[in-house]
Amino acid sequence: MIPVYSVAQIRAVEAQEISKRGEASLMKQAAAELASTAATMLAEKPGTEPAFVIALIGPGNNGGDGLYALAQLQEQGISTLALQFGDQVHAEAATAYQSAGGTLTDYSDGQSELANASLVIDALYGLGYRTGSPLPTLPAHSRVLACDVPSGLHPDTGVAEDNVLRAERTVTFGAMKSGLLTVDAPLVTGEITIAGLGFDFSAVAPETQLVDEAAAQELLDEHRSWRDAGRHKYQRGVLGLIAGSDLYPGAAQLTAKAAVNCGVGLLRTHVPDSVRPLVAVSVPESVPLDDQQIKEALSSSRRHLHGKGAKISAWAIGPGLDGRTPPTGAIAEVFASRQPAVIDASGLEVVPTGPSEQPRVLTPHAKELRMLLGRAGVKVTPDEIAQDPIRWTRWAALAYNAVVLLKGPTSYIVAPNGSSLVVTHSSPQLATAGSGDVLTGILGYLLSDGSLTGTQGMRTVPNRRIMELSACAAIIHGHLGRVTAQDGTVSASRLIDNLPKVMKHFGF
Ligand SMILES: NC(=O)C1=CN([C@@H]2O[C@H](COP(=O)(O)OP(=O)(O)OC[C@H]3O[C@@H](n4cnc5c(N)ncnc54)[C@H](O)[C@@H]3O)[C@@H](O)[C@H]2O)[C@@H](O)CC1
Ligand SMILES: Nc1ncnc2c1ncn2[C@@H]1O[C@H](COP(=O)(O)OP(=O)(O)O)[C@@H](O)[C@H]1O
Repeated sequence: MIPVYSVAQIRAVEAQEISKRGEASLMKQAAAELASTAATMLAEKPGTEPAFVIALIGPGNNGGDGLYALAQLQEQGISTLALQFGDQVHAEAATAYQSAGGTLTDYSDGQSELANASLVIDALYGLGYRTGSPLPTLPAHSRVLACDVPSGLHPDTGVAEDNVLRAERTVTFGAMKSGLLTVDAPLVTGEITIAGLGFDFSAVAPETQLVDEAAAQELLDEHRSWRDAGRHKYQRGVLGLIAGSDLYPGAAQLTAKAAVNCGVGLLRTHVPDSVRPLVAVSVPESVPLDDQQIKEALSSSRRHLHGKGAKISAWAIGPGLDGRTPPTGAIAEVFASRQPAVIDASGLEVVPTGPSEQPRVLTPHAKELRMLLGRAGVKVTPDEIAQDPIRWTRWAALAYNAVVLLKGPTSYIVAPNGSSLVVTHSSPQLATAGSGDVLTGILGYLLSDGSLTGTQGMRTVPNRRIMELSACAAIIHGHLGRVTAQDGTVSASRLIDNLPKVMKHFGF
């Protein structure tokens, strides 16, 4: 996992490092990382013309980094140009660049050269960016490498100006900043490289943690054992799916198919009579589950609290339910149980607020989060959620005593105690109807498999593990979106078809 810090935290550590090592030495180190990424980008797409790198130079240290980086590229024999944007420039860095043979000119004089650049380094504004800074417009198709933070993106909030300089890559210094992950950031940073510069964050608690693909793999492997190969289907895990209605018969089938394609030990489906024949045909692997059987399964799990006798190991509740119908007695009992559950879609309209013993994760998108908060008496506007998603997700986590995964281009996973995880490994093509139902199937499966939850029998799954598995589900889902988008447009059905090979990629 990658720790994420606020600008203030990074500034404080930076001040200590400057007092130890001096500002010039830090800037040159940062610049070396920037120059090396620039060289990599040039090598990735060599043009027919010799490489020509232009840096846009702002008034502060961000501009200084850009000038030192250009100096290093110039010394490597790459042709460069520095365009000064504004009336100030970092004096020492400018001298170093000019001594290396580089030309520093005013933006308005050299602007026309931008059309010839093989790469543009955006060293206008970094941590010191204030909303409303003037920003240049680059020629379409410019390849942009951002120094520390794309200019026009607020490094703390992740809110971007309309004319933000969208980057293909960002090299960020010291540590990952919260503003590089939230709100608009994932749409404008491109691939992020962290140049740690040896900063010591050991005494600083991160604001949140970014879960990347490698971290997800480690989390998935945490409790796996060679003994897993000897399990039968019930030991592997049984997922109970409560879903579907006359109104939405498709969603239940999508979630059921997704869970089956993940490789669930056994899927039991509780759907209305009208949906049952559809599920029987489209998901023949699933076994129906009626109200009486739910009660028996819950009673069996209560009796075998620390044993292996439970018939259902986790629940997925909500896809395609008719939210106008209050939950039946059996479903209310599931909510009151201690069995892990993922609750999505219309399940969010009926999940009770207040204290709960159930280890559960709610998976709203922003509109559903607003509805959840409204049910708990908290009024919030869509804008307020967009500006501070972790804060409002935490309110819901507290109100429902649950882990909450807020879906969107970035997924925020927050526990009632305020700890949070962030996932940005995703794909814009996931914004298609039914893709959330697929996520519910994936997460339901992860919660049902004892070798992933790390529980023996039906011992309660701690919130931390629920959070980690939720992050893993978001990563698997995001990866699935990327893989599926590689060879065509994305639909929920196509996501499901690709699930077996993506699960294999994650060691299943
Ligand atoms: N934090 C770190 O770990 C390190 C930071 N370094 C660099 O230092 C940068 C921060 O440097 P600075 O603090 O000088 O800040 P910046 O260089 O990001 O920008 C601040 C400058 O832009 C001007 N500015 C900002 N908003 C404006 C507006 N709305 N209108 C007009 N002018 C505006 C400010 O007046 C100031 O002169 C980082 O982003 C990074 O590139 C590196 O040199 C070394 C390591
Ligand atoms: N622009 C986007 N970029 C990346 N992922 C997205 C984007 N929009 C939505 N998603 C993801 O797609 C899924 C959509 O879920 P949801 O809104 O519940 O869809 P549905 O209800 O139609 O199944 C979520 O996992 C969400 O994180």
